[in-house]
Amino acid sequence: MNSVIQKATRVIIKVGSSLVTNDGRGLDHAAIARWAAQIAGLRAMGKQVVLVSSGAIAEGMLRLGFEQRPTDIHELQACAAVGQMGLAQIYETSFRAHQLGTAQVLLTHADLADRERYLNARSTLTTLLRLGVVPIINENDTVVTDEIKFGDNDTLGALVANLIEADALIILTDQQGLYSADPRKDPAAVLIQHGRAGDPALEAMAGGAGSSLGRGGMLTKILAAKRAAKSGAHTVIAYGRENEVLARLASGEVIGTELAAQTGHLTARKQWMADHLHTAGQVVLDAGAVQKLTGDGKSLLPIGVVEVKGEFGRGAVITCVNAEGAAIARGLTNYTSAETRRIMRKPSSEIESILGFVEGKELIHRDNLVLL
Ligand SMILES: Nc1ncnc2c1ncn2[C@@H]1O[C@H](COP(=O)(O)OP(=O)(O)O)[C@@H](O)[C@H]1O
Ligand SMILES: N[C@@H](CCC(=O)OP(=O)(O)O)C(=O)O
Repeated sequence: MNSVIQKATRVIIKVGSSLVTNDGRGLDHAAIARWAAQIAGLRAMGKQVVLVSSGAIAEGMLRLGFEQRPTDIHELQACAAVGQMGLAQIYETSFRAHQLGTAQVLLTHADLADRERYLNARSTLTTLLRLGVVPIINENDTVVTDEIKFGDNDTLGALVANLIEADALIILTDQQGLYSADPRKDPAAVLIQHGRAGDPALEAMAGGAGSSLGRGGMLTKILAAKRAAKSGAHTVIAYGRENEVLARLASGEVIGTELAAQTGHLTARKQWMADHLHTAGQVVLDAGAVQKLTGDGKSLLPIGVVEVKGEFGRGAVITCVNAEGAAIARGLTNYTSAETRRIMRKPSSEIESILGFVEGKELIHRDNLVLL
């Protein structure tokens, strides 16, 4: 059996606190340089890579002279803000050595729950990937306290996998993978090589965090795999210091624990859209647009819209109906109902002169559209 990473084009790689830090003494520059080299290799193979990296708090603790992890939430936030500078610096330098640019992206869970921010984050990340840049993501610890209490970037990695419909999520940690029990506590524990993402039996095996730096433990990784699978992404949990781990996974070697998603992207997206029974509004399409969507699998452009019904914001799920009123598709709109009324029946080249900005030449991009 070949690793699911071999076939994956778009991959999220998450490196945990316990891995990026030198036992709590700041960041492990040599290890980070090795991952950057491997990611450059993946890029050369044609894969798109997004990195989710922890380590800001650990680096901030070093820079601010904290011997112990502070318990005061605001001190932790201060550590994260200081340490993030170091994290950005080391990634920028390490990737630059391979002629790769990096981008800093700080997100909260709430950002991804908000439809408009979700669409914006998605467009920014896909644009960065198109421009050949490696986005480096972390939690925006300055503006939230819940996430800092749980300190869990596994969930963030899964949310990003959902956001840009990645093919795979690789969670690198300080263990070889998921064991039948916490290997720090049970020496008889055995490595689980394959599993089904979302299998409840896996949750029972996963205990809490092993170190004082990592907070989530194995359970958040198992739950992250379950979440990633909802958009069709497979998850691999592997030891981050394993020699050439990323390169070997990409060449098909099975390393660590592989948790396979049971549904493909399209089914997952259809399911997600189907869950939105109450859509915010409707757009009525002309016959040409109906044909573009149903026959040619194209995006919906404003020119094909003849009427807008209801009020909706950017990022809302709306229904596309034909002239007879039959629902033919559902999708996330790039423009509000008021904006859509102004640009409907118009070529996309006129959007900027009408609205003063362009969120996209499509009203609904085909990646955000499902036919009914
Ligand atoms: N069943 C299990 N298999 C492997 N590790 C487990 C298991 N249950 C608990 N753990 C613990 O989870 C730790 C990894 O989680 P964590 O410390 O949060 O790492 P990270 O910072 O990489 O997210 C391991 O060091 C291990 O002690
Ligand atoms: N965002 C914080 C904490 C994230 C965190 O610890 O997550 P994890 O590596 O999943 O245990 C940081 O960069 O230090």
